[in-house]
Amino acid sequence: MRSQRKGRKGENIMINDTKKPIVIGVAGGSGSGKTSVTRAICERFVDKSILVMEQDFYYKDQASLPFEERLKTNYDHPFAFDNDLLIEHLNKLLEQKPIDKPIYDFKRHTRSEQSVRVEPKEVIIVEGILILEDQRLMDLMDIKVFVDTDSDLRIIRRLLRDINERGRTIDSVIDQYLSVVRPMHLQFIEPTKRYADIIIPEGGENHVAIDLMATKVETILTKNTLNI
Ligand SMILES: Nc1ncnc2c1ncn2[C@@H]1O[C@H](COP(=O)(O)OP(=O)(O)O)[C@@H](O)[C@H]1O
Ligand SMILES: O=c1ccn([C@@H]2O[C@H](COP(=O)(O)O)[C@@H](O)[C@H]2O)c(=O)[nH]1
Repeated sequence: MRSQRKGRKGENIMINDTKKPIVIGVAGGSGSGKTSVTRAICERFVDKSILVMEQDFYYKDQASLPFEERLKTNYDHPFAFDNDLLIEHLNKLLEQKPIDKPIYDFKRHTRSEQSVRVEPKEVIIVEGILILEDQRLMDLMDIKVFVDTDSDLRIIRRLLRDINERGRTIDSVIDQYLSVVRPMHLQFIEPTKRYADIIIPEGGENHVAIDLMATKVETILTKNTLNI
């Protein structure tokens, strides 16, 4: 059986029974709610064919640097990410091949020694602060989402999360925010909003936006088409 879908450049293409995965990009500033939105969408599709690729897991490996040096890295600059590896892995998944996804340790600021075997799925959500900053990544996406949350809410959320989950102190979160996170957000992340097909205000508690995204994913999974 063959059906029709829009290609990445908007053209109509026919597809076979072998389904080519659909790629959804979820971008936004740190603490905007990207992970929460992605999780809320995935929770509607337990046992369905959907997987998440976190750009965070593709920070460059810093195992060769001492911990004190890793603290000095600018994690909000595009150079911090190993996008080459992320793109290689996405292309493999699009070719229906499995990958060994790296695991990132935010407490140690480097990749863990372990990786996790990930099988290809029908829907791939790529989530991260700078995924719309790299044209090669954007070219792989069928739908681009930007989670747009005011900076006061983002810093409050990040403070709580980084202290509770990422082993940070109040002082370290505030220092990092003022010296790096805020300026990099304004320079590199905020400008990518213009590339989004959909802008979701406030993130994880925006149930209307999550319902709409979930409906879209449902359509993709049942009809294998981007058109509702
Ligand atoms: N709407 C919300 N209201 C309150 N807290 C939220 C909301 N959305 C997310 N959070 C919390 O804020 C923190 C950052 O959210 P997260 O989804 O991890 O953002 P991101 O992935 O964009 O950094 C998490 O601890 C999360 O539980
Ligand atoms: O070793 C690291 C790696 C990253 N960060 C910070 O994490 C955020 C991105 O993660 P979100 O889940 O989108 O908040 C980024 O702003 C980096 O500053 C880090 O502190 N240490």
